[in-house]
Amino acid sequence: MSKTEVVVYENPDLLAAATAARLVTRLVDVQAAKGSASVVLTGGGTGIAILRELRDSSARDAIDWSRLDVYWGDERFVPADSDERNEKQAREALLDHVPLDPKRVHAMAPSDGEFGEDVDAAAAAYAKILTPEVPAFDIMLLGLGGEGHTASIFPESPAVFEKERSVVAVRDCPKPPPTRISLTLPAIRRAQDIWLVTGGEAKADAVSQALAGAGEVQIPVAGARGSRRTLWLLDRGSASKLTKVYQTPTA
Ligand SMILES: O=C(O)[C@H](O)[C@@H](O)[C@H](O)[C@H](O)COP(=O)(O)O
Repeated sequence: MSKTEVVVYENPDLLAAATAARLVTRLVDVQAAKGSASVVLTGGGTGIAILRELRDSSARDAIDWSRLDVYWGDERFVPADSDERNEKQAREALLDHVPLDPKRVHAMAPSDGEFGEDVDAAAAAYAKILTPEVPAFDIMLLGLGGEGHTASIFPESPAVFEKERSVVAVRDCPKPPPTRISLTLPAIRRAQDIWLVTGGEAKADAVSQALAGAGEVQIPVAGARGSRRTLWLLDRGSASKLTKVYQTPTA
């Protein structure tokens, strides 16, 4: 059974900066151990703030960018140049500023790409990249919503009940834009280390319910458990309803 750990930072800025520092250390350690590494990115304000902090980190090039595989946990099914695209935001925040191997950046299709508006085909194509089996991703970053969604898996949605497929199309998503592509919980649980990164009081209920053992159908983020480690990286706001005292690093 993987370990679940919680670290609480003073504020959202420190959360993003400290998570970026953790990424450098962990990715360097993984690359030292096995020559390459894989990371799954998340959309959302916290996820992108982490990438910006990593771009500006003086230690960032300790990572061998040419031997890093980049995936996404979910994507908004919008045109490639839409500002709502997780990939576009990630490229502006970090990916276009470091020497990645373009063949190792695995983006989910946009709605004006080779599959056009066929989001099911786009989801199936991403699932095909994750074959013969979903990689045991080294690090998966995941944000979460106030009602407990993670990636684009929302409470009591068709996606949360998916047990077979690794990637699904999501329609009528409560968080705009409405059409998305998302890894499913079985695919998410293939990750070795899952880092749940979120700040702000609005997430406190979902965080406390997930850590108190809520079911994944009502609180999907509760089902995001890494095979080796599940690390909750919070700030005082998102941790404000936790009953157990967790270590708060000094600012
Ligand atoms: O594409 C997305 O919107 C994200 O993948 C989504 O799961 C996000 O991570 C959470 O909604 C948290 O977003 P915030 O960090 O902006 O609250």
